[in-house]
Amino acid sequence: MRLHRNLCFAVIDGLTLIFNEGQYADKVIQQLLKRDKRWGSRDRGFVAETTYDIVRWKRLYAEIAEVKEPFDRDNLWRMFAVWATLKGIKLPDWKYFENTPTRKIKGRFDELSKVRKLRESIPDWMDKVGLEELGESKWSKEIAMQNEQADVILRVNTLKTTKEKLQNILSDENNIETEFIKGYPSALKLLERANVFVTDSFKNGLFEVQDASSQLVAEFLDVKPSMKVVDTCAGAGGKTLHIASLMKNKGQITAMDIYESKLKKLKVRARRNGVHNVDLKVIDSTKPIKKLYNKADRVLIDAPCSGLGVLRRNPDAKWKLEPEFMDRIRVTQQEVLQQYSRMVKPDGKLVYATCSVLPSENENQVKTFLNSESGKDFIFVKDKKVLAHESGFDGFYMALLERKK
Ligand SMILES: C[S@@+](CC[C@H](N)C(=O)[O-])C[C@H]1O[C@@H](n2cnc3c(N)ncnc32)[C@H](O)[C@@H]1O
Repeated sequence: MRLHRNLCFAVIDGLTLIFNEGQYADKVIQQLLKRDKRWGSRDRGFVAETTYDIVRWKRLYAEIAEVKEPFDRDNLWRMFAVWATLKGIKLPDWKYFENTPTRKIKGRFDELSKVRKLRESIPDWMDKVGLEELGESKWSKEIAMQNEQADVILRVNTLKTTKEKLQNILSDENNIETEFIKGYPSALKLLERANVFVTDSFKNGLFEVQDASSQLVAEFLDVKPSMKVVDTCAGAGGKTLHIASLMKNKGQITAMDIYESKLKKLKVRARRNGVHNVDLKVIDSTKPIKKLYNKADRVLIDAPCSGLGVLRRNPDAKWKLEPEFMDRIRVTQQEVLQQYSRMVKPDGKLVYATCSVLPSENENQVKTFLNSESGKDFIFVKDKKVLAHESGFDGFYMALLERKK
């Protein structure tokens, strides 16, 4: 691979914004990719993947390069040189790479890789929490997998097409080849990365991009077309849209969130997907919740969480997450379980889900709930713990509870 100066500059600019100004990596990369209209898909891929890689490996690369935060541009070029050297890419004779100690970089990599928190490039506290909660063997494998690049998975919108038809359309119109995934009825996996958002199929709402594990959640809720369903933490609606397609656009879904901006995105996506059985409700007081007490056949609580199951997609979360946030989010998780479970009607069902792999956010929350006053009306039906290193997809948790008659 040959390094191109303007692409490398874009990466360094992006890293400055992410590391020094605390901006979100996905937003920064979106902006970077708009910089030069002449960039082809390989150029864009280089900018996005290299930026994500250096974000992912920040701690390890900074240790190898012997630089400390806040990073100046020279520091970032040194980290870039570490990335290139470890990838076996020949460094051009630009001034930024003068005197790069190639052999020393490889030696330090071997040495530092003996320590998990350096090898996997994570903060000390995260390594401690993962070890305490999952144990040595599972945590080591899980965090290693969380550092791999995730596959691109589509969820077919069965309101508009079938998996077979979409597979053919993507292949014929866009040269995008996909395969089915056993056990995931609506999923198509891309054989090679591609920008699927520019296809007509996406613009016409034939699919959404959604990880395979995330696709299990709506299925777990066991919805039927005539039901009244409340999606309490709907965000931009990844799971709401899936629920709507499983309900064949019938019945009624109330999608709620504390952020109106997220529900606005859901509105746009629902229109594209041809979904018209969803009402949007901002949670700006306890009123909209209380109004729905004992009304819903199904309630989904896709709770806010650490996101420790989806680090492959959000590597900068490693550096943004803090132990204090973890403590706060566990409190919120129990609160939403206590409050939102009251919307389930007798005989109705509740799914509590997170994209975390930590028992303290998952099964322990469910146990605490079931042992509490509000939980005594519910029985535990089943749960599913999805680890990325076992499934090959995102880490997720989902529990199905049923309210007694
Ligand atoms: C895991 S995300 C939801 C993802 C979404 N369900 C999807 O499938 O795309 C959690 C959501 O909970 C929302 N949230 C945070 N605190 C909340 C609360 N107290 N009540 C309701 N929603 C909340 C966040 O704004 C966020 O959108």
